[in-house]
Amino acid sequence: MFSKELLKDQTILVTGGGSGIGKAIAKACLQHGAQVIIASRKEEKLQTALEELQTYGQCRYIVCDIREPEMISKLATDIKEQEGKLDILVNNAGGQFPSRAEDISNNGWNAVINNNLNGTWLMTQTLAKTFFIPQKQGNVVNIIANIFRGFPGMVHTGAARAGVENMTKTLAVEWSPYNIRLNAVAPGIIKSTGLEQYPPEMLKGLSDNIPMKRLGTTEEVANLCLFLGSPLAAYITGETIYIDGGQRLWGDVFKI
Ligand SMILES: CCCCC/C=C/C(=O)SCCNC(=O)CCNC(=O)[C@H](O)C(C)(C)COP(=O)(O)OP(=O)(O)OC[C@H]1O[C@@H](n2cnc3c(N)ncnc32)[C@H](O)[C@@H]1OP(=O)(O)O
Ligand SMILES: NC(=O)C1=CN([C@@H]2O[C@H](COP(=O)(O)OP(=O)(O)OC[C@H]3O[C@@H](n4cnc5c(N)ncnc54)[C@H](OP(=O)(O)O)[C@@H]3O)[C@@H](O)[C@H]2O)C=CC1
Repeated sequence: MFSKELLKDQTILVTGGGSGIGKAIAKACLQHGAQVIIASRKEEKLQTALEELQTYGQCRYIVCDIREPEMISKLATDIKEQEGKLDILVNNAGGQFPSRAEDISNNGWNAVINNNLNGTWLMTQTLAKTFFIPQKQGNVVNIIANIFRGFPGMVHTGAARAGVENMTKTLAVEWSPYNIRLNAVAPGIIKSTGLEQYPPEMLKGLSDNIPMKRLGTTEEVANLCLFLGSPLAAYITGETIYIDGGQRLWGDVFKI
């Protein structure tokens, strides 16, 4: 539906690009002319994804844990040496576990904050300093979650994602002189590998509580990211776009 050249000559890094939503984003970017780097912790997952993704265009992977500053530094150097530039960063890597708030251990809280807030911050700051600020051009898309009415059943990720949303707004202002745009995408419940982490009883009947009566698809999230990363969204920054079939507005989704 978009021009096949929408992202021609763009270099894009997608964290968590080896599975689910991230893989769909990587595929959509490749199909629209970009060269793509996917990054995450597990090499086997990245290798399997690469075999599929490279049939759509120029793609490679880098093993990187977004919680580890040294690995992020190495990733930035690697991209500088290989691609020489970075145009778009998609901070998609993340995750959490469902738990009643009173049962979350200190380690559990820190693990989720580290993964979703600190990891996203470290990636954004390092890649902006290495590429976007000196280039005076850059684009960041942060995948968060549907936190519109809080995030009952997963308070740790609700807090982390709210932090990322605020960071998105703040940096959109601070870095506007460098021509860097940042936006957030807030998916509702998306039919994706990520849902395998949740017990079946939690997933039962979810669609009934979504106004559009279905889950979203990874391709639908990818299309939104494609739009935000492209010149079609040239005047959009500091925004959060929900893609949730209306779930933020109505219905009890989380059974706690
Ligand atoms: C109704 C459906 C709504 C869907 C909406 C959202 C969907 C999605 O986001 S889908 C994406 C899902 N994908 C993932 O979540 C994958 C990534 N997730 C993770 O990697 C983990 O969740 C993680 C961030 C917590 C992993 O961190 P890590 O540092 O590797 O964790 P550790 O194993 O070292 O554990 C640290 C700490 O956390 C406690 N913990 C981990 N998992 C659970 C769990 N399932 N339940 C309870 N507690 C958990 C763990 O026990 C440790 O704490 P201590 O035991 O106190 O040391
Ligand atoms: N599916 C859904 O309904 C929703 C998903 N989201 C969010 O969208 C994003 C993608 O989710 P989805 O595709 O469904 O789930 P997946 O579990 O398939 O994707 C998560 C990805 O993040 C990577 N990852 C996790 N932690 C790290 C880390 N510390 N460093 C580097 N990579 C990491 C994983 O790869 P590896 O294991 O190799 O590190 C994996 O590829 C996540 O942030 C998720 O929380 C938000 C709302 C709803």
